[in-house]
Amino acid sequence: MLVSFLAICVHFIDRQADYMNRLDFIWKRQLMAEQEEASTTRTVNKMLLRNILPNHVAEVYLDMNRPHDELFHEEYEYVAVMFASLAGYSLHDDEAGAEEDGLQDDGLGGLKLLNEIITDFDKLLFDNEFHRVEKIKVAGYTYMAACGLEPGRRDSAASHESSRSSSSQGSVQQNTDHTVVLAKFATRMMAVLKALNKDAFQTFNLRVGICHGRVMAGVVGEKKPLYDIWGDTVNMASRMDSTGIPGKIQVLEKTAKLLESQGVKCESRGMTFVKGKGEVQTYFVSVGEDLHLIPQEIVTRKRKFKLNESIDTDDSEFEETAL
Ligand SMILES: Nc1ncnc2c1ncn2[C@@H]1O[C@H](COP(=O)(O)OP(=O)(O)OP(=O)(O)O)[C@@H](O)[C@H]1O
Repeated sequence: MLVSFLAICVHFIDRQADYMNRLDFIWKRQLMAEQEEASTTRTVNKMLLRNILPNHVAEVYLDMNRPHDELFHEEYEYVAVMFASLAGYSLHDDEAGAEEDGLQDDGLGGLKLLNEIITDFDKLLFDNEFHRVEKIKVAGYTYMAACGLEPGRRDSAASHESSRSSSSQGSVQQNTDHTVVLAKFATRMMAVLKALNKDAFQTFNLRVGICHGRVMAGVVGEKKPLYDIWGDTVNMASRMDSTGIPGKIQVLEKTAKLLESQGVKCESRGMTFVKGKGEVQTYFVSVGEDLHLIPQEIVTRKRKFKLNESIDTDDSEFEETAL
């Protein structure tokens, strides 16, 4: 009797242990699946955030310990800002408007084409040469981008983000060619549009305005947060675009001087009325037929000593570097 009872008890304990082991196994599997799902969600969130926000800003937003009501902002002393508008382009959903645009299609065809153009512009951002260029947004038919929005830059004023990473500030190299990089980016956009025009039998043109200087950057909004930049530099870049000429990159005198000092040729446009400034001298960045920036000519006078030792200064040479 006792033996049977003990046997039943042992069997029961054995079954119980077996049950607990199975349960443990199921729970562990469930936990692993949940952990995997959480990791995938985090990766997707990271990818989405990195698509919406610049990398350094996305990192701040992915920090779980960050207070949710904290305003993210940065101040930069030197950022180059570009507004590039598709001149003569507008989407109409009526036939008359579409014909007016030269788009022998309904609004959808125009939208597809606009998407193609913007996507091709976006692809340029993956080019190593333009890794510092940040697309800010597309507003209507205008592509807005900036160069120089780098955390920890030495010339950046204290900001929420950069103050956190102040320890790394000393090791960050300061770039001074943001305006040149952005002007190059604009010429590549022109080249992309030229190729697209050829394929799609269109005649779109890019009207570009660039300005450089101080900007305030920040993220606004809880839903669909937007990283944007503000300030006089941004307003002026927009006005250089709106008062510009299709196929040209217009800049203020201070930006032309900066570009020239860094080897990029600019030509005077003459006086242009710019809201907030009045009549000001503006310049066009010189772009060649091949849609590359024309280098500033560095005249190296070839001093030719003639027999009578007079100096012939007429024979000058131009040094050119590819831009
Ligand atoms: N962050 C930004 N994103 C997009 N556009 C901007 C931004 N900041 C300024 N702008 C543009 O810069 C231009 C000049 O700014 P301003 O604040 O003077 O507005 P405005 O008086 O309406 O100027 P305008 O009459 O030239 O459009 C505006 O067209 C504005 O849309």
